[in-house]
Amino acid sequence: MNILDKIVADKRKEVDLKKSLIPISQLETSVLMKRTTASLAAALRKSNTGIIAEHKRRSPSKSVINQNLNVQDVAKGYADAGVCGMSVLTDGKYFGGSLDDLVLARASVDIPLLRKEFIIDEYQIMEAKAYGADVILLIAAILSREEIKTLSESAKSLGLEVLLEVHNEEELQKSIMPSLDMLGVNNRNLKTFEVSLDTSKTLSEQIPDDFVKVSESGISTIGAIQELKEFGYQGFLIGENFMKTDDPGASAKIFIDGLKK
Ligand SMILES: O=C(O)c1ccccc1NCC(=O)[C@H](O)[C@H](O)COP(=O)(O)O
Repeated sequence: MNILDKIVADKRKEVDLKKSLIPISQLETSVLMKRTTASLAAALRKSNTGIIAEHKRRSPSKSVINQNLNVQDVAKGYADAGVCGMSVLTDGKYFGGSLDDLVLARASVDIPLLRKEFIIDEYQIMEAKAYGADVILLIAAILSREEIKTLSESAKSLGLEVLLEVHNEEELQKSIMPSLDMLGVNNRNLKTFEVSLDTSKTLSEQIPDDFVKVSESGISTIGAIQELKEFGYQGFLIGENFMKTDDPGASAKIFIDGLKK
């Protein structure tokens, strides 16, 4: 079984357990359910830099990245640096994240927050809203077209935006539909962990202009962003490059200032 299949198998068990412990009716009572969400797509469209900075303690490909930071400090640092949005990994077993991280980030900043999760069930979308997200991620590699439609429409009905992630042409072709806001190309093959920015470059022209294009993973230089912009990308999801430092917010600021020059 590859790592993605393992993550999804574990996620199914986790979601079933959570549903039995915290019913949807309880999630609906969260004060955060009533709030107006912020638009990441709009922030990316009007930005010249387009950085979405991620909170990522560890990962299957890199093991430990940084376990010593306070998520609230990281969120404030990213917001002060001028990022367009923050991605918060909420998977515990493989990434060391949690829904508490999302709530704490929400309490600290007003910038758009992406719940970075392996979403397979509408319950997780309700959780995303109840714990403070503005955007959810859907991964085409683990969902059928029908599931993408149901989950994205459910997110939209709650006022959440949808970032749909693909890694190849087949995933892209099966996924395109009006209930998506942003199309992300993951430069990391989630089955082999190989990273190549060529994935974003190759798929770019097949992404319809109605969607904001986001390039994800393996981005660590200003040069890479300048190149990806030429292929029409307006969003750039960066995790490890910031999180491996002692002060991710300061690293993001130096990076963004460099992009403005
Ligand atoms: O990062 C991993 O090892 C990974 C493994 C399996 C599934 C997903 C994985 N990462 C999620 C992401 O997409 C990245 O955290 C995100 O794009 C940032 O990537 P990076 O800048 O390379 O940290």
